[in-house]
Amino acid sequence: MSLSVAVAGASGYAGGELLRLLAQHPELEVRTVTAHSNAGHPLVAVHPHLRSLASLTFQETTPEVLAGHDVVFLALPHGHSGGIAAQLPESTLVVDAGADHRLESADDWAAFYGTEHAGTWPYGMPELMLADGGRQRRELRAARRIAVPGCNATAVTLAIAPGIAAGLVDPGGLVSTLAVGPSGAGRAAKVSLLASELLGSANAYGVGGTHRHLPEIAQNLRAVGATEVRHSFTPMLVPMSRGILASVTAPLVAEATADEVRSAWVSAYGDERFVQVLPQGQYPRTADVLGSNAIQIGVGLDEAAGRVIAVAAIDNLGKGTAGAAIQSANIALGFEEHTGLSIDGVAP
Ligand SMILES: NC(=O)C1=CN([C@@H]2O[C@H](COP(=O)(O)OP(=O)(O)OC[C@H]3O[C@@H](n4cnc5c(N)ncnc54)[C@H](OP(=O)(O)O)[C@@H]3O)[C@@H](O)[C@H]2O)C=CC1
Ligand SMILES: CC(=O)N[C@@H](CCC(=O)OP(=O)(O)O)C(=O)O
Repeated sequence: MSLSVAVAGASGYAGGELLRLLAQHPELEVRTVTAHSNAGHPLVAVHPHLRSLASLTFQETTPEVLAGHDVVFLALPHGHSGGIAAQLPESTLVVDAGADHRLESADDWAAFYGTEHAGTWPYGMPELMLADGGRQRRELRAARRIAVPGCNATAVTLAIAPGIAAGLVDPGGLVSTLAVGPSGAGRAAKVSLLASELLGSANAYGVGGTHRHLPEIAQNLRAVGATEVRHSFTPMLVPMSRGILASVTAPLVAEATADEVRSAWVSAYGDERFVQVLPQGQYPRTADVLGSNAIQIGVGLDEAAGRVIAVAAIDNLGKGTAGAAIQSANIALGFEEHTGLSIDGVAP
């Protein structure tokens, strides 16, 4: 028998992608969907692409509505998960796509989010290699609370972690530049996200150490073994609906050829189904990972600059949110980790 699932914030982009993936999951059945301004409306009024869930109507987002399910996915604006999660039974698996429970440091939370810290949950990045040789997935087995990583944080962390774990690059000299699609900013109307503003243009945002994924990435890289992380991080909004292309470069601090550098990434991710290290000289395209739970990584060496370059592509709504949420839930529930998830994209 399938486990019963509720999705809160189901009228948003992250919630919608969760629903699309859950509709195909053989062990999980969506019984309840909640929203805010869309409460009372039929699900297909907001998500006309999800006809298999046409019998559902958005309800109010309250602990009472969400209680009584085996699994609750939260896809709410930052700051809204903590209060609701605290009122759900400890036996319920709660998977939070928002940022509320990602950071270990309350000071970092205060500095970048400006509200009270809700606490820290096991971090849902199964493939992250830990400094003691383990993987982050061990923290997820039988967990009943999971914090899903930020999408930019996923792309940057998984792109450069193998080089740090292998001692090949200096995490004190990281430079990341990202091309990101506007769906990462959510569905709520904002002038800067109108098609008339976006099409034919690109702009940087969150520049100069201000982006809230910086402490999350630093926390991840310290878990991998970095002692000092200095990171210049610049995301750029580009006119593609979804997808993130992250270029992460760092100084090479060991004697290594391009082949040896790439070998470190291959051995770090050798058995990981959702992480694909591309052949030497190849770099990923966002189109090839859209709709999938894959991250593709191309690794190279800029000998003249003395820097390693890792370029990663993900679907921000796939491996960047909803796919990652389901992958971690599968681990916590004891299902095959890839249940209901694909590595195939939908290019072109
Ligand atoms: N989009 C992405 O790529 C990623 C998103 N996330 C995270 O997932 C979460 C959801 O993001 P996203 O789907 O993009 O956002 P959206 O703006 O698209 O959706 C937000 C959802 O929350 C509901 N909501 C809004 N205000 C309230 C409120 N006051 N109380 C309860 N519910 C409310 C909305 O309901 P209604 O529409 O009915 O008003 C909607 O269902 C965020 O925390 C985000 O950071 C994480 C990684 C990537
Ligand atoms: C285009 C755009 O604004 N993207 C968002 C992606 C954030 C995200 O998806 O992660 P969170 O869950 O941490 O919000 C950003 O860069 O802030």
